[in-house]
Amino acid sequence: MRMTVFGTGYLGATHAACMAELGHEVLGVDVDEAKIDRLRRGEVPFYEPGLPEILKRQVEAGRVRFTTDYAEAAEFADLHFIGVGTPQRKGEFAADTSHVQEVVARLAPLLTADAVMVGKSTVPVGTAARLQEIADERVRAGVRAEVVWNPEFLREGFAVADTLTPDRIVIGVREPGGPVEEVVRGAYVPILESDPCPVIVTDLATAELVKVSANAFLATKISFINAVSEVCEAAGADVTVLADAIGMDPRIGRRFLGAGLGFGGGCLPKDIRAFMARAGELGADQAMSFLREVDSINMRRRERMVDLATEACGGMLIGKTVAVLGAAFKPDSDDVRDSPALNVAGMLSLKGAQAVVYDPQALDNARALFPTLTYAGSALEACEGADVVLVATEWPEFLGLDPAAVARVARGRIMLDGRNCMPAEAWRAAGWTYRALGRGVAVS
Ligand SMILES: NC(=O)C1=CN([C@@H]2O[C@H](COP(=O)(O)OP(=O)(O)OC[C@H]3O[C@@H](n4cnc5c(N)ncnc54)[C@H](O)[C@@H]3O)[C@@H](O)[C@H]2O)C=CC1
Ligand SMILES: O=C(O)[C@H]1O[C@H](OP(=O)(O)OP(=O)(O)OC[C@H]2O[C@@H](n3ccc(=O)[nH]c3=O)[C@H](O)[C@@H]2O)[C@H](O)[C@@H](O)[C@@H]1O
Repeated sequence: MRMTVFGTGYLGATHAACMAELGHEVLGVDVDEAKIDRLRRGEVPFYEPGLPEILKRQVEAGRVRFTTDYAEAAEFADLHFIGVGTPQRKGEFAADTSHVQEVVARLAPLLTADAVMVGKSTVPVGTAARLQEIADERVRAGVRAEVVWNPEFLREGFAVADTLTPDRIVIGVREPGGPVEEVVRGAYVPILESDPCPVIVTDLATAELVKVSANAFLATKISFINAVSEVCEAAGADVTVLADAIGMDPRIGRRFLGAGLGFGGGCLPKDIRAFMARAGELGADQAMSFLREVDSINMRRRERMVDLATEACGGMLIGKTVAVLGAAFKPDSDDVRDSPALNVAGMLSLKGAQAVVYDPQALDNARALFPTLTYAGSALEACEGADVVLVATEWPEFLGLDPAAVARVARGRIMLDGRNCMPAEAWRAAGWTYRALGRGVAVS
């Protein structure tokens, strides 16, 4: 099949390359010339394991191409995926849907034949219906453009596998069982034939809500364990053992009970805020008000980490050096949007510490966002002269750090584990004081 993908960021570039890998002919479209130039050369403009190989192969095979030209896109295909950004509006909780609106408003009048526009971006419920109105207003006489919602559930770091072998495919469509649904299913036929997964066909509003509900649930699960973590600290208990124990109940499950610095990134934080805002607009503000607490628990963990670092420095950060290991919001990503690691580094720096940050993949993005922090070229370099070593992102290379080697370069012997990921016993055995969020008993 021929298809376009509007937006070539984390979601769109992955979708475009993977659709080509499945055998489709794909045209990726973006307004960012520099990004399109890199993609044309077969370069992924961000870090995503496994994606560079697929992109290069498909660009060379000519199955995926890139453009900034909407007219070319309108002519290329009758199936158009939309994966542009829906960031949080400045100074508000609500999502900014102007980019998805712009895609539909610009594309619709260029269509010369009936087409299907498939939204993949995460949007407030009701957006698809509004986009349908925009499409109806803008198409030429005799042309029909049908808006469908097909939310995306991929995780950064696992984007390729999540796209090629999804848990489920959700299709929100005005007329289930009709020809439009068939067109969208067509894109996924190679997946459904090789490694079938459930396909849930529903209305537009339900499809939009499935996505934000999934992210809200994941955020709630993380904040639940982080709230318990606060009690563990006060009671001298160990949240990691507790999470193992409650996670053995299959109704609860251990995944997403990782206590620590909490969730960040370009999605969970903005999605729970947008969900609250939209519920409020619909008159159901009480229903989602608990998400405000989910958000506050999450932000409190970052402040608690700064308090722990301050305590570790004897109550005063001025003149102290803290090595912050990690800048990405999670490992296997270079994404620093709302990164807990950088937020903590920023707060430490504001309180007078020198925060020296190292990350295996996210340094360029971190520098662009927080130019005034100090950056190091390796974990050991970041630890040189550090009074405290703080692990903020659980990159595998940090887990394997040799405590004796770090001790040779650091000034202090305090390890603060913001992700409950470090081998505590090995660090203690090497003479370090090890402290972690939610592990009162682990304080030595
Ligand atoms: N990053 C992720 O892992 C996932 C993201 N999502 C959702 O997907 C959407 C996109 O997210 P990301 O890819 O992370 O964002 P991103 O910021 O990496 O990419 C968005 C892209 O859209 C482009 N764009 C903006 N306006 C445009 C227009 N009018 N025409 C063409 N391109 C335009 C931007 O230049 C940018 O390259 C968001 O709604 C997000 O919530 C959903 C699931 C996973
Ligand atoms: O809508 C999206 O963009 C995506 O958001 C998340 O994916 P992602 O943001 O890539 O990363 P996650 O693995 O969900 O982690 C999110 C944050 O939660 C934190 N986290 C995760 C798990 C955990 O147990 N504890 C915890 O603090 C991570 O460190 C990270 O900061 C969802 O998992 C995806 O299904 C969804 O498609």
